[in-house]
Amino acid sequence: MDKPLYMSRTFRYLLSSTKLLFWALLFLSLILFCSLQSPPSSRRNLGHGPDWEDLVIQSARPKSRASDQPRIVLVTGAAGFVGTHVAAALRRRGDGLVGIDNFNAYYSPSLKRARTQLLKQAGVFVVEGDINNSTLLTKLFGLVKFTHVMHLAAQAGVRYAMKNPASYVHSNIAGLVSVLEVCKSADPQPAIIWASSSSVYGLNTKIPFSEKDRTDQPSSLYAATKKAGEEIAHTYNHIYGLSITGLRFFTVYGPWGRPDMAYFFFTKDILKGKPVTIFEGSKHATVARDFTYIDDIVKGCLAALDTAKRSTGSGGKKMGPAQFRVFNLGNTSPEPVSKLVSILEKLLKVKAKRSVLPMPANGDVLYTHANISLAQKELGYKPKTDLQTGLKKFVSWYLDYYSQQGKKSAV
Ligand SMILES: O=C(O)[C@H]1O[C@H](OP(=O)(O)OP(=O)(O)OC[C@H]2O[C@@H](n3ccc(=O)[nH]c3=O)[C@H](O)[C@@H]2O)[C@H](O)[C@@H](O)[C@@H]1O
Repeated sequence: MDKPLYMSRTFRYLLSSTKLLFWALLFLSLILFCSLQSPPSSRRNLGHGPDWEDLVIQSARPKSRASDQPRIVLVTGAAGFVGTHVAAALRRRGDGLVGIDNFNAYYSPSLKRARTQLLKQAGVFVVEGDINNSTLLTKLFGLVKFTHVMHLAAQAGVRYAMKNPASYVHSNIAGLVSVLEVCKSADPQPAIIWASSSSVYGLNTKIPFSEKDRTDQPSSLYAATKKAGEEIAHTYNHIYGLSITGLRFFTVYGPWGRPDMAYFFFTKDILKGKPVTIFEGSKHATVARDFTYIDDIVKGCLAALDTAKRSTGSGGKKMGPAQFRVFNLGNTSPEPVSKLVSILEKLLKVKAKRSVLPMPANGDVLYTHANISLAQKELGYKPKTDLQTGLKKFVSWYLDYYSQQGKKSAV
């Protein structure tokens, strides 16, 4: 009787150690799995060493500004289209700045890397990380006393919101709150300038769109998240004394632009001989946009930054009322999408294969047109570039950029 008892003890012992080993392995593989699932950017950005800190501090150092109040700006979405242009312009005039971008794959990350390369050459460091990573943001604010935040990181695009609604909530709502939370607690608090959108005017038919018009009829989730952002910004201004300026951009285009936008992929498709779809409204109504050239937008962004008053709070406490502004940054000259295609045909010297279709229920609106008198008055904003001139610059950049890419991939 002893033997079986002995055997069963050994067996139980073996069983329990096997179980232990099994659970330990399971636990370890879970840890490994979780760490592989977290985005590479946040992994790399935890535990930044002294070299990384030096790069941040160096980039934040103002260069040549003859001012006793130098501007030190955190630019979110710095590898994005507007972000890169704004960051480059800030650096050109000598401001100190640090960029942050998560390099997500909404569109070609290699285009984002190429933009960042330009910034690197200009001495701007772009941190790879997500604005939702509050540890990283707190670390940056610990290293640098930012006077301003130019918050341009966002999930853009109207139609993609039907495919990936969560990404809009993640970037445009949670991400915005994450940025505002860090700003509110910073001491001193920076002034914030951020990208809203013309899409907040939604289904309005009164044109041109004025900042005083209603913005409670968004036609896409994208627009709804931007509108929510405006309300969230108001709360942080009201409770914490953050100085906040929202800029409603109107269909921004130009060199280094976004491949998800119509002018960009129309160019690609025309060159490839593929058909382009031009939407029209009911009863053949023309679809038009107040296309705004990137250089004009950059001037508007810098003017908004230069006229921003200081936040009034300190370390999370409001000391008095703070500035709260919203401006339209458009071109005030809407053009039909069909005209956009005609201009591209001439510039590319290729006839487009047009297919005109009723606009699907995809969140797009029929028409946008900015009233810019407020921005004109308060920011001195004066757009100068018409669609023909702006597209010419875009096409020249496009042909150059993709011929270089072609040469590289042929090597
Ligand atoms: O101004 C804005 O608020 C918005 O401008 C653009 O949105 P959108 O004006 O829709 O720009 P595109 O996606 O480039 O579309 C331009 C026009 O082309 C039309 N379109 C688009 C795609 C297509 O296949 N055919 C077509 O006719 C659209 O309906 C729209 O009228 C940006 O993508 C948004 O991120 C931005 O916030």
